[in-house]
Amino acid sequence: MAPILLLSVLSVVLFTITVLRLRRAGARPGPAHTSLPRGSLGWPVIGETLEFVSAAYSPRPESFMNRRRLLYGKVFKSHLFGSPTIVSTDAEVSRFVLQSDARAFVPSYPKSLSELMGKSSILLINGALQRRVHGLIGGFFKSPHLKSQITADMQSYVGRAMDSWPETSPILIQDETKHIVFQILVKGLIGLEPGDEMRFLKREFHEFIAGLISLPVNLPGTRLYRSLKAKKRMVMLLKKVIEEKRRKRSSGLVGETPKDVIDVLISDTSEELTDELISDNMIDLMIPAEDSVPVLITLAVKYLSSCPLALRQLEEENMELKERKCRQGQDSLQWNDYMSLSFTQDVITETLRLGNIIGGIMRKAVRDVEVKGHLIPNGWCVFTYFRSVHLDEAMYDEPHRFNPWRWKEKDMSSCSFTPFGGGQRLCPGLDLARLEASIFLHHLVTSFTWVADDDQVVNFPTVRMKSGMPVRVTRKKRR
Ligand code: HEM
Repeated sequence: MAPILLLSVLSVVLFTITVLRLRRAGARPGPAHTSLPRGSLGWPVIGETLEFVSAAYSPRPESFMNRRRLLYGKVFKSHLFGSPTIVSTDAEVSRFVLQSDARAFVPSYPKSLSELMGKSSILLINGALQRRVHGLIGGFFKSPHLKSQITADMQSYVGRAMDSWPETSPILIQDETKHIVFQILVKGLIGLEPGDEMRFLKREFHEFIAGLISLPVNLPGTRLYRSLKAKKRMVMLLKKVIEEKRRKRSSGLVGETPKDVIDVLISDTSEELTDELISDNMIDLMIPAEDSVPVLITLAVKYLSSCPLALRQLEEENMELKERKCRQGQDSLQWNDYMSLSFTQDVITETLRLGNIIGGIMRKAVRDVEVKGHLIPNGWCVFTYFRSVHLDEAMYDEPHRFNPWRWKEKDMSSCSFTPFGGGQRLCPGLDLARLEASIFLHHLVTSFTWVADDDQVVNFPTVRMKSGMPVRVTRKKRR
């Protein structure tokens, strides 16, 4: 009886708080000529979360947005995941939000995710420190030195993996790419080679990310608790690596050129980047990178498998490069060889558009903000939903068709194409993602033909292939 009574009281309190918060926000007068966008806040407390999630699990997650776009326009209000939210499916409004700094919007993540990342995570910090860390990491990821290292490593890991592929049973592209990309990532961030420590990190990282979307309850035995423990074990290893690197630096045993992100961060002369902050961030940096690149490659293989014309053109372009390099007596390719393959880049661009690996980004307003006549009230979330823009037929002809040729004419830098976000937090790993995908596709199409088994894209909570994208490969005869 007592628990039921307690639950009823709790529901009434929650209901009252929500109604009061919404009334307050809805009634607040905005700057002149602006008003709260139209839309519905749905049910008390849960708002429209259930409708959103049920659409997100379907093959057309954007149907939730499309229905509301027809009723209210491209920007509308809703109530999602416990917060009143302005949803933007308008490319210009989304660009404005992403380009605003922390005086207007700050990142907003589910509570479990914020707890796991910690206060000093690059994904959560704001202002000068975020710009500093972002600049250091972004600069390093763009450096020709790192791109050469990644190209050499990726060629060697891809070659080794592909050499062991059997022709008699299916290969799961999603698993294969996850394994390869994790090794590249850990080497680029921390400088570790495959071995015991890499295996340890892989195991612990999987334990860690299992709690990213979980109940925000940190008690012994809960999912969040186990994930935080895994993070602690990883931090211990990372601190050891950092100490060792600092020791080598102070005794002059290493050169000036940074080999990994830890090298870059420990050579920063400000006092702000403590060992604690660096080790925490190494793990947090893996979150946006670990899954997204394998999914990008896997989706490209899926789309190519059902578009023979695109596959043939990709194959011709890559074979031509391979043979040209061979004639010049160069066995291995350089990073700029891969990036110069224009059709291959168009295939990757089109995969990013159609696949929507990151469908949208949440921010929270820290003051009333006015944009294009809409008011985003202080304390509300704003969800910039890229997927609706990427699949908008006003922007892209036949938006659900995989058509890499559309990028011959189209401008990729417009605000209607934002797979890597934009503004202050534009993904610093975007070149690396493209480079890794290009290398994998090059080796796949020049070494194999394949037949894909049936599989389905799952869009929620993250984009992936239901069965891991099984393909049956046949080795090409050397010409
Ligand atoms: C297909 C692959 C990828 C996609 C689609 C992707 C997408 C994104 C997006 C949309 C954001 C913006 C988040 C926001 O504004 O809050 C972002 C941020 C970020 N990405 Fe990526 N990413 C990819 C690969 C990578 C890789 C390979 C790395 C690193 C090696 C990386 C590291 C980061 C980091 C550190 C941030 C946060 C930047 C900040 O908040 O200052 N990403 N990514």
